[in-house]
Amino acid sequence: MHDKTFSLKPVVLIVDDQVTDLRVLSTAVQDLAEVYIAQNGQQALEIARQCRPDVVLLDIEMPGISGFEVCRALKSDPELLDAAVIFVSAHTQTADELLALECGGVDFIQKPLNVPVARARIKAHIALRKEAKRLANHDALTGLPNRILLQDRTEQALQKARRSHGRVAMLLLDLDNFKVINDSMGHSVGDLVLQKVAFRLSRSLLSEDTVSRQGGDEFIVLLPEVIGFDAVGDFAQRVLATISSPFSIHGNRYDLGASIGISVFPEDSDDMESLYRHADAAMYQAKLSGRNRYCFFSSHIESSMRARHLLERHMRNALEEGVFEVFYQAKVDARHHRVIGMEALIRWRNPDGVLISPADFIPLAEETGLIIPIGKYVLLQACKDTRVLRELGHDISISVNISAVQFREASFLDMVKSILVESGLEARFLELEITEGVLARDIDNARETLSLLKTLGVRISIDDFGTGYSSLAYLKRFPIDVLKIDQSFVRDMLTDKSDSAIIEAIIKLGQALGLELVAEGVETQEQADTLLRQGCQIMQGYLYCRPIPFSQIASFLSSGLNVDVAQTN
Ligand SMILES: Nc1nc2c(ncn2[C@@H]2O[C@@H]3COP(=O)(O)O[C@H]4[C@@H](O)[C@H](n5cnc6c(=O)[nH]c(N)nc65)O[C@@H]4COP(=O)(O)O[C@H]3[C@H]2O)c(=O)[nH]1
Repeated sequence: MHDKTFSLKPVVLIVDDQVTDLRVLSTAVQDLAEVYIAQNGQQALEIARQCRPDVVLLDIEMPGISGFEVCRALKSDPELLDAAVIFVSAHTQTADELLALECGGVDFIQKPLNVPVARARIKAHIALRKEAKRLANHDALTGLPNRILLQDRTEQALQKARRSHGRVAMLLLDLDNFKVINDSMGHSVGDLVLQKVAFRLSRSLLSEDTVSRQGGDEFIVLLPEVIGFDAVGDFAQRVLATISSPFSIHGNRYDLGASIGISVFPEDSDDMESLYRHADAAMYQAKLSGRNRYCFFSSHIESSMRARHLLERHMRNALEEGVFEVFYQAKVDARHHRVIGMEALIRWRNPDGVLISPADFIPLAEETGLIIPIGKYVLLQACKDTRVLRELGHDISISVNISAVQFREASFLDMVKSILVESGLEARFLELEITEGVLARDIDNARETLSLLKTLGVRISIDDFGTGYSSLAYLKRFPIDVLKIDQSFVRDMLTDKSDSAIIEAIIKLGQALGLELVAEGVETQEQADTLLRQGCQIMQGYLYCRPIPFSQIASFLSSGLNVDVAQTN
């Protein structure tokens, strides 16, 4: 097929049965466009389907089909309707001009022609059409080709490769930590990041390659003339290096990574749709394998996708069958060697009795929305269990993880209220753990929800503090009670100077703002002693207690901190 959709030079089709008129018009526009000629309506429609004109100069009176009918036929063809039709006629009646406009014409030029004026008007229409095409085929934010243009180029590349037994590669690139920047620094910074990424990607390409933005932080690179897989791999590696060198925006440094999935025609895909689908599957595999890497599509990826779907189905069944469990990990006041609360941690026991870690299913639960019913189940169970323990005389509170997806749900607040009523737990004994990302996104709504929770009496803690793009302003602007120092800092605090410095800074910040501090992942007495010396008194970690089921927590609480639960989980 002769496809002119995205040819660089504009295309003008001149339709006239008078040879002299054809000659005058084509001389007038020959330097502005690629010119095609038809001498009657039937011929005009045939040529238009071939050359896909940007502008049609159309006579009205012709043998056979009239110019008006040609115009209507053009406007009813989805491939041709965008062409700007300019009637060129000796007709002088207003009715003719009106009819020309009614059937889709954009202008009316009188014969005999005033050549300079006609040329200027045609030129203006060519420019308008060019701009309309640019807008329709490019992403407004980055100026890169969009999905429509990429699709066209991919189809052309595949046709060429089929003819020449060549190869085409599609690389789907997804930025690894863009969401965190966008959420925490705002969309204007996010937009600048995307523009800079687009610029760097464009710079890495050869002239025949295309990079396109699909929306969000997803880009696609099309390599239409691939020699070998190695070359594609090298290219992907170069792209990763380009993206991972730091970005500077308004004087701040941002570090990004990317995950790239690669599919290749004809080895693993035979059309545009499967190229995209397989590149997407490979990209997902790259994310799972640790991010900031590339992966080729393979049957292994397909099977792991199937496993994902299976996991989702099992998760739904688990929810229906009530096989999720809530475990509890003690929060300890290390100075007084006393348990002051617990964190609820979900557990999923598979039919063989093996516990599946939340890290393996919570992300998928968030993606699929299953986190809403799962989160509700955990909150209700945790509140009920805590009430029972309090009635047994244990003066403890409960912390429950709240996913960003749950927090944003319109019914979240009502859900918390009704669970407090149903469980009979006083609100002041409930603490909700949210991550920094929750606060960064949709600040006004987040602040309102948190304020309403505070009015209820519920406490708010920031989980994994220091691991996101923390804006310290949040701490002042949101009604927060607790900062949880992430376990990644605690793990190496005794050997890694920067981890130790970060902990010190978080503790000072928390103290200055009057926030309670909790250190997570405390595994050794030395870590506990150091944290205590630095000013953090409340701790959670294997040193004191592993997460344990409700059936064990009461005896654990009764016996102080002397029960050995190290083997439980
Ligand atoms: N290495 C080490 N690890 C320790 C130590 N002390 C506690 N941990 C583990 O650290 C995790 C702390 O929870 P998190 O940061 O909120 O991280 C949680 C939380 O983000 C999420 N999660 C767990 N339960 C829920 C839930 O009910 N709802 C939601 N939305 N997320 C949950 O899954 C994550 C992982 O949970 P778990 O596998 O239970 O892992 C828990 C806990 O078992 C220690 O001394 N050393």
